[in-house]
Amino acid sequence: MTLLDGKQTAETIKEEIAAEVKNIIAEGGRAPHLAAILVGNDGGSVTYVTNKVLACERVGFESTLIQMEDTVSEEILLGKIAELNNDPEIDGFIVQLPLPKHIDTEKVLEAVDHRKDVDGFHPVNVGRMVAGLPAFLPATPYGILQLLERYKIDTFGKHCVVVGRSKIVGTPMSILMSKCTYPGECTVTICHRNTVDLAHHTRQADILIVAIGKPEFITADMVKEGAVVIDVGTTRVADATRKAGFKLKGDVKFDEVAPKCSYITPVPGGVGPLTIAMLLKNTLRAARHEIYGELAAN
Ligand SMILES: NC(=O)C1=CN([C@@H]2O[C@H](COP(=O)(O)OP(=O)(O)OC[C@H]3O[C@@H](n4cnc5c(N)ncnc54)[C@H](OP(=O)(O)O)[C@@H]3O)[C@@H](O)[C@H]2O)C=CC1
Ligand SMILES: Nc1nc(=O)c2c([nH]1)NC[C@@H]1CN(c3ccc(C(=O)N[C@@H](CCC(=O)O)C(=O)O)cc3)C=[N+]21
Repeated sequence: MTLLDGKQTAETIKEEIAAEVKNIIAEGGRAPHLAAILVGNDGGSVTYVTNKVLACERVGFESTLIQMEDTVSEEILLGKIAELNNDPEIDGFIVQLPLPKHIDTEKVLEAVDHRKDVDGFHPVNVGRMVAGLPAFLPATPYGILQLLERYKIDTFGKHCVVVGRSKIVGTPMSILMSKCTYPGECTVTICHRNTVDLAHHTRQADILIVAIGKPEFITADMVKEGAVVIDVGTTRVADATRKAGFKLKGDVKFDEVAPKCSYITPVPGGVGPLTIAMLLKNTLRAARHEIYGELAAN
C-alpha cells in the first residue's frame, strides 16, 4: 500500500508556482492577486479561507480576505462581487461555500465574472469543462487529477466509482475521470443517496473516490483488494483529547481499508492541501490570462 502524500505533492506544486511568480516579477509584471469572500464565521470555512490566504503569501501572491456578517443581504454580496469583477488589480476570487440560507447560491456563483472564477463553479466554466475546452477546473477534482498523475497511477480503462454528486466535487470529478486524456479514460459510475446497494458498486471500483461528508462511512468490506482510494471527506468530529476539541475524519475508515489498497489518501494531508494548491494554480492561470485571453478594459 502506498500513501498518496497530498501535503508533499501540494508543497511541490506551490514551489513550482512560487518560481513562476518570481519570473513574472523579474519580467516587470505584478504578483497574482486572489480575493476570497467569507460570509459568516463557520469554524471550518474560517480555517479553509485562512489557509488559502496563508498559501498565497507562501507563493508570493497578493491576497485579500473580505469578511461579511452572516446576516448580509444578497444585494450587498452581489455588489461586492461586481466590485471585484471590475477591479483590475484582482485576478481571481472565490466566494466560500456554503452561504447562509437566505442567499441564492446559484445567483451568487453566476454573478462572478467567469474569467475570474478560479473555483470553476460558474456555468461557463462548468460547460467548457464538459465540452473539453480550456476552463478553470474546480480545485478539488483538479487536485485529485494531479495526485493520480504525479504518482503515475494507471487509469486507462479502469472502473472509477465516485460516491457523491455535489457540484463542487462529485459531479465534476466523474466527468473528468471519463475524459479521453490521461488521467482519465475511465468507465465511471456515480453514486448518491438514492443508489441501491451502494456497496455492490463500490466493490467494483478500481479507483474509488468518496466525497459525501460521512465520517468513516466506507468500510473494508466495501472496497476491492488492490483499489486506489481517494478520500475527499473532511468532517470535524468531537475529540476531547485534542487541544482544538475536534479531529478531522475522512469518509473512509482508514485503518481497515488501507491494508486492502494499492494507493490511498490520508485525512488530513491528502486531498485538502491539493485543493488549496490548485486554487493557487488557477489564480496563476487567471493572472496570465491563459484561458480567456486579456480582459477587456472596463
Ligand atoms: N478536501 C477537500 O478539499 C474538500 C473536502 N470536502 C469535503 O468532502 C465532503 C463532501 O463535500 P461536498 O461534495 O461539498 O458535499 P455535499 O454535502 O454537497 O454532497 C454530498 C454528496 O454525497 C451524497 N451522499 C450523502 N450521503 C450519502 C450516502 N449515505 N450514500 C451515498 N451518497 C451519499 C449526497 O447525495 P445526494 O445528492 O443524493 O444528496 C451528495 O451528492 C465533505 O466532508 C466536505 O467537507 C469538500 C470539498 C473540498
Ligand atoms: N468556494 C469554495 N471553494 C472551495 O474549494 C470550498 C468551499 N467553497 N467550501 C468548503 C470546501 C472544503 N474545502 C477544503 C479546502 C481545504 C481543506 C484542507 O486544507 N484540509 C486539510 C486540513 C485543514 C484543517 O486543519 O482543518 C487537510 O485535509 O489536510 C479542506 C477542505 C474547500 N471547499
